[in-house]
Amino acid sequence: MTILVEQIPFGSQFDDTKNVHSENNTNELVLDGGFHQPQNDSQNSLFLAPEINSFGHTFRNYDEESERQKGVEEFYRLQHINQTYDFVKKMREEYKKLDKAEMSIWECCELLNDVVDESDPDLDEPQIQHLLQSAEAIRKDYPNEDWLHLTALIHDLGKILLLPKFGELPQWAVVGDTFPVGCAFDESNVHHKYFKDNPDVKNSAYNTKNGVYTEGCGLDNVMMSWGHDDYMCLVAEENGATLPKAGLFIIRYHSFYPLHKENAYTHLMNEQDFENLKWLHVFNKYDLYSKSKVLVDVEEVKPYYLSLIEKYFPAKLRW
Ligand SMILES: O[C@H]1[C@H](O)[C@@H](O)[C@H](O)[C@@H](O)[C@H]1O
Ligand SMILES: [Fe+2]
Ligand SMILES: [Fe+2]
Repeated sequence: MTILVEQIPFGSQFDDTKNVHSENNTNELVLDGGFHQPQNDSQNSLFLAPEINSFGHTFRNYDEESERQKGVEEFYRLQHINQTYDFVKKMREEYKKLDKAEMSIWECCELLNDVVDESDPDLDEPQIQHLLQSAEAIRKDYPNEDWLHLTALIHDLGKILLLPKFGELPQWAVVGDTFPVGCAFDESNVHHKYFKDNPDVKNSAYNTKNGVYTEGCGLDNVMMSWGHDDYMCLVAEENGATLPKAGLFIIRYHSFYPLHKENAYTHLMNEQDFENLKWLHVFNKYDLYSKSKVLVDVEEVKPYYLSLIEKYFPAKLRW
């Protein structure tokens, strides 16, 4: 099964993501200085990135005048006002309990059938399609990195926080781009202007460049705005997933566009973060550009993903 990418009038191929990790080294990642550069045409990626999304706009265009965009902007207004240092601390404590449900990874994927993400200008399909579209796209170009396929499959599972059983959190506490709390909000955050009404902006402990952190402290020590990334990473770690560290890093920071797209907040990173960021850059292209109206046949690909889940996760997890 391969992902079908829509008729792409101005299709372009990724040149900077290469399948050079051909051995099946799932737990030991060799990320040295010579990272994944294209060497010749035969290594070109198979996945074609469309230049326009299903709505006829460029991807992540937050300035387009449209009804959909108004909803997205309202989403960011609420998110920027409400994601405070105290709020995140409370959420982390609450969800660390993992007392909401017991279920397998695949059962969780199926729950996402009922979830639509209001922050996303590029996709209004049920989220299970997004999971499979991104996983199938990355599988095409990195056939031997099975951990990367599984990472793509599960990266957005945390969106179950929107469902009643998992607290029915408002959209602003689950989806959208993420950013650190406890230090100044960088201008590269989309719709940055709405942070002006976030109470942390007036708190001198939180409104400086480093805030409560120190330079180079490592992202592990930074509190990110609360949402599906942090939650899913917590679930994976606490349930003893054996995914490589880079997989967990991707899950935890895939919505941190100010960092991986705009290079903001790098002063908080340590050496290990910079290594992991290389994989996040690879992943992001498939996360973003695989969003399309051409749906993946769930039953057809299910056996493959079940085998990966069995390899890296216990049969049942606490959520
Ligand atoms: O709207 C999207 C969506 O919520 C994604 O799942 C998230 O990872 C992105 O960062 C966000 O901008
Ligand atoms: Fe996401
Ligand atoms: Fe995603």
